[in-house]
Amino acid sequence: MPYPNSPFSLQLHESLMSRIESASSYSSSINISNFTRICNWLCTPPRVTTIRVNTLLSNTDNILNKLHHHFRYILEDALVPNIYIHESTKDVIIVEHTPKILDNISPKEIIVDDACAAAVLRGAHIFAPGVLGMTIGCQKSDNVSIYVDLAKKCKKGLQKVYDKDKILIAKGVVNMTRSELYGENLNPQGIAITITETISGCPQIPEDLFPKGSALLQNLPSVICIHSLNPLPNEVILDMCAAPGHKTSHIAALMNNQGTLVAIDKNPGRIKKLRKHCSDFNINARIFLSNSTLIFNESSQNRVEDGPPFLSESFDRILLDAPCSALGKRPQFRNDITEKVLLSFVPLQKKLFIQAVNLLKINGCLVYSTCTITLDENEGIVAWALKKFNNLRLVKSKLHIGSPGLGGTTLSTEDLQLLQRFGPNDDSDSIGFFIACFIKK
Ligand SMILES: C[S@@+](CC[C@H](N)C(=O)[O-])C[C@H]1O[C@@H](n2cnc3c(N)ncnc32)[C@H](O)[C@@H]1O
Repeated sequence: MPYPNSPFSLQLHESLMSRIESASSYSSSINISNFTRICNWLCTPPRVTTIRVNTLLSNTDNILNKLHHHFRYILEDALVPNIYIHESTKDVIIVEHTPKILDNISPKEIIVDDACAAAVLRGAHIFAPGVLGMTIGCQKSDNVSIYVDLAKKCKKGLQKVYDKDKILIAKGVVNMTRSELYGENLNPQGIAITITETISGCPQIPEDLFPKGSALLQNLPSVICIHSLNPLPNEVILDMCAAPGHKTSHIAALMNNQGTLVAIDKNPGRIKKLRKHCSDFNINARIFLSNSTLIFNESSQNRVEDGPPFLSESFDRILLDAPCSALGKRPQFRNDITEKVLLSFVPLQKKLFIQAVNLLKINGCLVYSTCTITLDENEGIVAWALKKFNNLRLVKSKLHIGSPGLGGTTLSTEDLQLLQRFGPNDDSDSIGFFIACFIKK
C-alpha cells in the first residue's frame, strides 16, 4: 500500500480544493498544486518535536540539559538527535527527527487506528486501548511491526495478519499479551507496545524525564499564538476556549502569574483536564465552566474574578482559540469529516468573536486562532470581523514567523501580510495553524 497523499475523501478533497482554489484569482501563489502540497504535507508527520518550557517552574537550559543527558544515555552518539533552543522564542526547545526506512520487519503484527498511529509517529508508545489487532502467538519481549489501519476495517482483537489497506509505521516490543489485552471483563491500561523505531524518526521522550509541570510537548504555532497575544504581568486576560489549558499555562507564565487570568470552557470533561493542567503547572487562573457565546452582559453585577457574565470592556487581552474543523493536525492518514460538520464551525466562531469584541477594552488586543486550513474559518472570519466592527484593526504580531494569509476573501494584500498561516510554506514544519491579531480602537 503506498503512503497516502491526501487525508481527505475524493468528495471532500474536491470541495475543500474549490474553497482554497478560489484564492487563485487573488493571489498568484495559491493554486491547485499548492492545495495538493498542503494535502501531501498533512499526511506526513512534522520533522521536529517542540517542547515548551514552563518558565514559572524551570528554565530552558535545565530542560535542554536533561534532554541531552537522556539521549546520550540511551542512544549511540551517531543517533543522538539535534536539539537546540528556538532562535526566536527562548521558551521552546526543538528536537529534530531523523526519518528512517524500517528494515528487518517482524512477521508478528500490531494494528492501530489512525489516531494512535499519529501519536506513535510523534513520539508516543502504544497504550493498551490502542491495540486493535495483534497476531496470535505474540509473547512478551517479542519484536513486532506496527501498521496503521488505513481501511478502517480492523475489528478489535484481530488475530490474523490484516489483509486490508495498511502501512508500516513503526517497530516495537510487546509488553502485554493478547490475554492481558482482550480477556473478558478487562479494562487494560498502561503501555502495551514499547516503540523502538518509527518511520518519522521522532524520539520517544519519557513522561517523567522532566519534573512535573516544568515542560510540555506543544506545537510551535500554539506557542507563537501566545507570544502574539503578548500577555503582561498585572493585566486582566481572558482565555475564552481554554481546555485543556496548554495556552492558558503559557499566558500565565508570560504574566509571571501576576494579574487576573480567566479561563473558560464549556466542556465539563475538558474543564477537569484544564484544572489538573493548571494545578500541575502552578498556574493562578480563575477557571469557569461556561458557554463563551453567552458571557457578555451589560447589566452584570459580577467582578471579573467572579466569572461570567462580564461587563463590556473588561479585559486587556483576549485569546479566542476557536473550536474549529482541526484539519491542520499532522499526520493525518484518513479524515472522514463531513461537509455538514465542516460548515458548522463558522457560525459558532462568529458568535464567540462578537462576545470577544464586546469584552475587550479600548486599545486591548484580541488574538483569534485555529488549527485548521480552510479559508472560511480563517481569512473568512477576519474579513467578516473587519467589516462588522469598524473599531477593529489587524496588527502585526510581536512574534511573526508564519506565512501570509491566503487570498480569496475581501482582505487586502496588506491585511494578508499581517496574518500568520502555518503550513508547508513556512520553515517550522509543524501543524496547520492560523493566527490573527487585532487591536480595538
Ligand atoms: C481548540 S480547543 C482549545 C484548546 C486550548 N486553547 C489549548 O490550547 O489547550 C477549543 C475548545 O473550545 C471549547 N468550546 C467549544 N465551544 C465552546 C463554547 N461555546 N464556549 C466555551 N468553550 C467552547 C471546546 O470544549 C474546546 O476545549
